[in-house]
Amino acid sequence: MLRRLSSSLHALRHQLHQGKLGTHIGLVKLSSCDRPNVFAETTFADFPLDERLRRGLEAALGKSYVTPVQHEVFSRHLTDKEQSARQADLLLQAPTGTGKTIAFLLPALQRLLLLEDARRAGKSVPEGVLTLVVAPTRELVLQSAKIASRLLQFSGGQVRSSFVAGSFSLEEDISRLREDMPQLLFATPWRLARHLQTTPHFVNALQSVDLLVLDEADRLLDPSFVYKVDYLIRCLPTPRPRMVLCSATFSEPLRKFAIRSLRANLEVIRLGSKEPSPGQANAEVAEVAAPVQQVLVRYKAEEFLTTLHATLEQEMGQEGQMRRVLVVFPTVRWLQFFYVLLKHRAHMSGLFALHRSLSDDRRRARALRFSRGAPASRGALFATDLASRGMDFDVHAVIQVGPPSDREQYVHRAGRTGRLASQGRSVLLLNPVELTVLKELGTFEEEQVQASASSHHALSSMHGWWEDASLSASGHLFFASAIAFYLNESQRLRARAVDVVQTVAALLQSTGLPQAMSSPKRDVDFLGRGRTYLGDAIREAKSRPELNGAMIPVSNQKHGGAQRQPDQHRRARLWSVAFHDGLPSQSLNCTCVVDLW
Ligand SMILES: Nc1ncnc2c1ncn2[C@@H]1O[C@H](COP(=O)(O)OP(=O)(O)OP(=O)(O)O)[C@@H](O)[C@H]1O
Repeated sequence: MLRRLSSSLHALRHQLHQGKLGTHIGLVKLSSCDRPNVFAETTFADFPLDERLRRGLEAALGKSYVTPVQHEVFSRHLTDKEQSARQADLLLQAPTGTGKTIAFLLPALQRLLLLEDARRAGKSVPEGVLTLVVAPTRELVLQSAKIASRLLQFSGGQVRSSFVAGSFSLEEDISRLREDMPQLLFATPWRLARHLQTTPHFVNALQSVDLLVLDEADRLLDPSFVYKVDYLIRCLPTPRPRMVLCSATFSEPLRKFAIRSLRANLEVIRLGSKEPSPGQANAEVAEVAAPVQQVLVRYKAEEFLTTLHATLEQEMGQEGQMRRVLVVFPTVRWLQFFYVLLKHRAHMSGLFALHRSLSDDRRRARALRFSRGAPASRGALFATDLASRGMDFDVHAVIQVGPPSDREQYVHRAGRTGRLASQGRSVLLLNPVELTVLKELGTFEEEQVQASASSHHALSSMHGWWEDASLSASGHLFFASAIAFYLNESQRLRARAVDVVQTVAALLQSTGLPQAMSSPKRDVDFLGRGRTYLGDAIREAKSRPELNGAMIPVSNQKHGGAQRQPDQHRRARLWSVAFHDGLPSQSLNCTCVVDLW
């Protein structure tokens, strides 16, 4: 099955430029990652692994075969066969849940152990952090750091790893680093950049880094992160360290970064991605991992809540069944509103929420509860995209509410289930306004979800939520954030503003809110788009007395200009939506200003 092609720099660069990387020179490609082939034919024992690491692996995974991506990496980087490959940058792509973390970690750990042995034998070895692993979220940083600690548990403390991530204060980071004195550091780009900018001498601790791993590289290199990554690279020693870029999907920004920044002798290992068809020069088709069954459920917006309730019941199974489900929402406000309704009004058991507005302790505890190795339980984690990349959840199904922003996002979300040796279901819920995205996402098995008696009962238990002040406020925020979400996507969805507003009003009606309270009865007036500052939108709204003047600023506290990065300013877009009549309370019977960024 394996097809190895000889590497040639010139041809490879050409392929990178053509966007055809993955089909030609210098890569390893597996034609299939079906269930029977989930492991390669080799075991960890077939590679010259350090005994201390072998024991760590056995304690963590038992005696196991390696996965195909691990086989490819280990046969080049755990043996002495290809010395030159050890110096080359590496681009590593394989489907979600196929063991990429151990694939990039193990050779790095083995090298650190050998270096430490050399130091103990009196040889001169650089001090400080030697390997730096950067990942986009604090959850992922903690997860990878934990795996490294488990693999290193028999190393007698010779190789030490540590982390810096947003969950902790800068002072806590520093005292942890002082205590750990790590050779291996895991970090988010934001926290690392903050230390580099504010912690005296922090940059010195990174002057021995000779391996930089970008985990979830295509996320780290997308426009919202790439300037941080560029800054980090500028703070590392020159010539810059060897780089390993790891991801399940291969995006356009990643391809551009590879062309501009990776070294000439770039090595590429790609498994299980679909070859572009002729005429699709730049098409890199991200593939959902084979064990994931992809299901589409179409629903009417005014039946959203019963559809969600019934889908949850279906995927979580009966009370005694220990099934866990991840539900990904487009916005925090959307998540919060339906989470509270289902948990506190419909008394659905086992629901948890995970999003950026929670305290760090809660974020950690909730991610852990749904992770592999956690005690069996039945429940659902309502999360934003915070949870959609890299997290090694042990969930039976992923329910995606609303359209993913692109195929890559869909693939990563779906990939939280069906990991390695387990089957999983990805259920995409789309209402009519969202259906245009289907052509970008591929083919699905269609299923219909029938609202059960208990879903109707749940709905009736919600009656009157709008009279509860905090739920009413949460409903307003959901409303504003859903409008913002759809308007941001309106070109892609080919949706008119009036369709957007009607859809969101219908989503609200799905909770039992009377139509008279939730539909704008007259025209919806858009004050305009593309404004850079909230102030501009507010000024314009105030200058139009016919709009009654009241507003809902969403995420208002974020608009402290001084705290924002220049590119965030550029990306910030504000829309003002005015309703002349009809929404549930005084404050919505007015103008709502929403932040689209
Ligand atoms: N050789 C192996 N034998 C048994 N289990 C393994 C092996 N390699 C990895 N695993 C387990 O498989 C799961 C998925 O691995 P991992 O999280 O590294 O996937 P990934 O490819 O990085 O996925 P993603 O793209 O979603 O980040 C983990 O629970 C990991 O411990």
